[in-house]
Amino acid sequence: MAKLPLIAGNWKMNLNHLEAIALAQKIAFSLPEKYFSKVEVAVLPPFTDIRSVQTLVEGDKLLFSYGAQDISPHDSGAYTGDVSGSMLAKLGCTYVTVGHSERREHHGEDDETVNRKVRAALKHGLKPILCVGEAQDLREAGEHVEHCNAQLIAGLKGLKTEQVRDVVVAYEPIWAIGTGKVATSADAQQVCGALRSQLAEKYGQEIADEARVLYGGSVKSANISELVGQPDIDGALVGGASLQADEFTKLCALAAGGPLP
Ligand SMILES: O=C(CO)COP(=O)(O)O
Repeated sequence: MAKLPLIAGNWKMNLNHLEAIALAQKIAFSLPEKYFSKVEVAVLPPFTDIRSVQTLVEGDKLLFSYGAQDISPHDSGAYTGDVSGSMLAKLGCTYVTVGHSERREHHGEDDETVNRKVRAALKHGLKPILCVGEAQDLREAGEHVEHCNAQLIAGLKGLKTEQVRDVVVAYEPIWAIGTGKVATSADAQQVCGALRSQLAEKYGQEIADEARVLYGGSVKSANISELVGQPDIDGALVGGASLQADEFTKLCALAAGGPLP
């Protein structure tokens, strides 16, 4: 497929703004410009770091993009602790993760909330990275594909076909997140392929072909090549490995088809 793979580093709740600047600088220093014609790289720092990353990226004309890890479903007002889509857009964010399993689990986000956040992102010109994924018991019961498809459809509910173009889908099996237990490339391909078919069924083949479907869960430089070699895996959402500059740049270079920097 002609579209560029996307490697997005989800920093989760790690790094203060000074550490964020240091990591972003290291990534920029280690990954020469030539790679950016073959891979899109994004970092997703905590809210408190975004302004610092923006200053660095804009000031030094760095070629990676950045975004946030969450967004309020509301536009403005009395929602203590929330951060709105317009605030993120003003900071130059391109992406925002929505429906990550850690938010579903620790903050009780259900499919309806996730859908409202997807819509809030699109309304403000941000590209939502809509995360879906099953827990171990659902996989063992053989219900993983059905579960992920249902989360996808619920997350996209009410969107116009044109809006779906700006959505990135990320398959993140919960049992593979932070566990070192990566899905086999065949397992990841099975679900990513099913998600793409679901998009084709609902929104048409063109949208489905254009959409980026990522895999996330214990992605490292050792497994990225095989994962992005699958027909329906267009990149990765990377947690732990995105916090180590050397490992992350190696991973990005491999997703670009090499050579290593
Ligand atoms: O949750 C993830 C990315 O959003 C995956 O995390 P790990 O890469 O640490 O398993």
